[in-house]
Amino acid sequence: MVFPILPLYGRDFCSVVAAKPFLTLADQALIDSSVLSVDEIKKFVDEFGSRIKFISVLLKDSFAFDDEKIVDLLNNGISTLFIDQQDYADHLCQDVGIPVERLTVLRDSAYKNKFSIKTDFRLGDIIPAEQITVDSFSEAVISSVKTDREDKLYTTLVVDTNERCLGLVYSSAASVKVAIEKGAGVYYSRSRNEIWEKGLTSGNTQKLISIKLDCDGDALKFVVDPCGKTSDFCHLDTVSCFGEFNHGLVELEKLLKDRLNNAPEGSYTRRLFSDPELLTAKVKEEAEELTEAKTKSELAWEAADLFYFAMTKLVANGVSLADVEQNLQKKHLKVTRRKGDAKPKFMNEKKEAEATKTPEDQSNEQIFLNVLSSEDTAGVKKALSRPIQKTSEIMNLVNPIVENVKSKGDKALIEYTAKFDGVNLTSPVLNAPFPEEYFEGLTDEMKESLDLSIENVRKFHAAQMQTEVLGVETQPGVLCSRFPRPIEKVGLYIPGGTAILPSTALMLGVPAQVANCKEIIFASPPRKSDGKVSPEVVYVAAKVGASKIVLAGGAQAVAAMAYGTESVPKVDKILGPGNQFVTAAKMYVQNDTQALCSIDMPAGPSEVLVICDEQADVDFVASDLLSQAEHGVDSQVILLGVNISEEKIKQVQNAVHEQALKLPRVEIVRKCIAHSAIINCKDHKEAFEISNEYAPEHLILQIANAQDYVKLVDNAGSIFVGAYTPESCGDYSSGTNHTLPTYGYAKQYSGVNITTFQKFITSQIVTPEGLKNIGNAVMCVAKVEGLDGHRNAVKIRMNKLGLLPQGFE
Ligand SMILES: NC(=O)c1ccc[n+]([C@@H]2O[C@H](COP(=O)([O-])OP(=O)(O)OC[C@H]3O[C@@H](n4cnc5c(N)ncnc54)[C@H](O)[C@@H]3O)[C@@H](O)[C@H]2O)c1
Ligand SMILES: N[C@H](CO)Cc1c[nH]c[nH+]1
Ligand SMILES: [Zn+2]
Repeated sequence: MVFPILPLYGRDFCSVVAAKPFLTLADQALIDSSVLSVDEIKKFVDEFGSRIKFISVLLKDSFAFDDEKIVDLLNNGISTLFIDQQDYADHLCQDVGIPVERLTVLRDSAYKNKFSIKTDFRLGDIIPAEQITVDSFSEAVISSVKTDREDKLYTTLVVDTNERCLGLVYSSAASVKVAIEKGAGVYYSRSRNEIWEKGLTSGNTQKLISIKLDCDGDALKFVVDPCGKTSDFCHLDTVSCFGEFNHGLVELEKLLKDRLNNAPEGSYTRRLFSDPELLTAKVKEEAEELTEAKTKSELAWEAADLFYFAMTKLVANGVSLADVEQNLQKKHLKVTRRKGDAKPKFMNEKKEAEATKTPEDQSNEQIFLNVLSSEDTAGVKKALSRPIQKTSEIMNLVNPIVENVKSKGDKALIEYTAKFDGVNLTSPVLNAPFPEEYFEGLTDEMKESLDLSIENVRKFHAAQMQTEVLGVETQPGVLCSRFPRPIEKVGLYIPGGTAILPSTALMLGVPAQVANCKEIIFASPPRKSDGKVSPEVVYVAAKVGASKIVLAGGAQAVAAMAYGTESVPKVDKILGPGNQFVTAAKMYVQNDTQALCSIDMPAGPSEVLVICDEQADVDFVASDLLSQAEHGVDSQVILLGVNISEEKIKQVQNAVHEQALKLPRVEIVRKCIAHSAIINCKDHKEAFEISNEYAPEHLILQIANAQDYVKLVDNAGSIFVGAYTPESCGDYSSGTNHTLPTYGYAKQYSGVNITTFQKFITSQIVTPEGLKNIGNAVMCVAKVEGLDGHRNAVKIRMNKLGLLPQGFE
């Protein structure tokens, strides 16, 4: 409950408060905008903002101030606006952008307030300040608080101005009135059976700052400022009845205030107080160290140092923690925010530091994963959001490319290849049999490795072929069957922007060949150096019987295969991973009925999620994270620890750093790691819940008895089980397919498999016996749908078979 009286202040507010200081005990004020200007209202805030926390403005009509002035008030310490008309409140909320909780609107004879504590101010609760007396003020408190004690005393919690509990006492109706009258900590002593003014004999008096009522009005809270000889509240000479306060910023402030006057000559604190230059230098030094801290403990350590020196500077200059908090509160109340840019000086400092870094400095800079706990749900959500460009932005880039290739064919394809890949082609297509010169540089070892990988992928995918027709007799005489047929023409996209990927060529080409697709076309961006594609890709193309290699990448290659050009045949389905341009173009053509072309799935930037426990080998964990981090700057790698120690996290970080520095693609890794994370989870269950929600392309389990946990996986492209199953095996040679759904699409898509290259046809045979069994059902449902033609096709047959009763209509 808020205080039951809301004083309404007019023009002479200063003299009213001077005459009735008890008014500020309500800790709330309403200012009448019909008699005060914005500047006068701001003056009220300056004057009383440190004593009254909730200051509102009453706007009886919408013409009092324009929108700009309203925002100005809310930016300068006004908590809420009391408004009479709902449509004016709607305007301020919807058009001006004022948060709804900052508007207290009149409805059913009460102002409904949602700020701080939800409450209704009835019209009778709002009283002109000059009319309020100690009696009416006290009466309002007493009549709002209840007690079920026999002695009719009210439970009263006493706290200091920092809301720290000093003790529990009791008040009577009379003691409340005296407290209000004197503005002091006055209670009722049960042992002496009389009103008790705290500190009257000991000298430890208290200034009463405000009076609050709890949510259901059965307890009072006195906020007091100890102002006597000592700040002890308890009869045992301790600051509170629960002992001393001996930690926290408030205590640090107290200590520093004491040291300001009493620090011994030669002590460090004395030096700090008497040498402002040293103090300023220390504040700067600690601020910089805080910006450089990375781990939780380093951050806490550096922040504590900075607070210490910052507080010393405040105390040296007579600024209190309360002043800082009041300032914070004022900023918190602002409805328009500053842009938040740093001063150019600091930005330039950073740039200058970057510029003066030697290549050695840069390449040795710590590669560091952001670490967070699973309890930080907002942080986890942010960490798990993939670093992807907005679909609309990427679509704006891709749409014209696709449309141009669609309308201008080879000409556009050649132009885009020159623009994006820096290669000038005369023909965008290489036809099989591929010329010998395209195989140049291929070693025997490479051929053997590709052959081994091709064979394993072939074995695993051939085993997926449905060889028998699936047939089911659903009723006697009703035989339903289903069988696959290969998709006739497939276009396989082999990425080639940042790395050549012959492995992707075989992951797509082999199952296409196993599925017996009639025409297999490859598309891959040509190399800048010689305008060719790598011999390894050509080797795989030849092995899987590809008829053509389109020498183009990105959206233009996808468009060429979807619509066809003078030299590129139109295909029925486009498969394969690629960057965001490739994925966006695939999505585009799939939705264009003119293309009549399907796609496999949105397979974008590679990603991995590793789940590890305390026993996991940190070198293995780091190597798995890095193997996907090196794919591209838009890749993401996530480590979920199952309740792992800080020490383990540190070891993983070190291993990541050390291994990464040795990788040729370290700069790509660095950028990928910047949006990757380590999340420490409570237990296995939570780790798998997070993983299922993320739906990673690759899931690696480096936990004890990993195989037992596979049953907990609901969403993932492919799983790598146990310490000796690196994801690289699946990328190249084990047999599973590496073209997998990314972006979380593992929730609804499977990775490439044999059925990706097939469609399924169903077939049925219904005999006269079968017609007898299902004919009536068909006719009945067709009738309700009003489709008599359907009904008739059955009726005519059943009639000839003599299966219909006489006179059947
Ligand atoms: N999910 C999977 O199964 C899987 C498998 C292998 C690779 N991948 C991913 O495939 C991606 C390959 O990306 P890549 O960039 O190396 O090769 P890519 O072949 O997909 O893209 C290169 C092409 O992008 C086009 N392009 C580049 N910049 C452009 C721009 N500004 N505007 C328009 N087009 C532009 C160019 O035409 C270029 O040929 C990586 O992200 C990798 O992680 C995923
Ligand atoms: N990891 C990638 C799939 O996301 C595939 C790949 C190809 N080469 C190496 N890796
Ligand atoms: Zn990979």
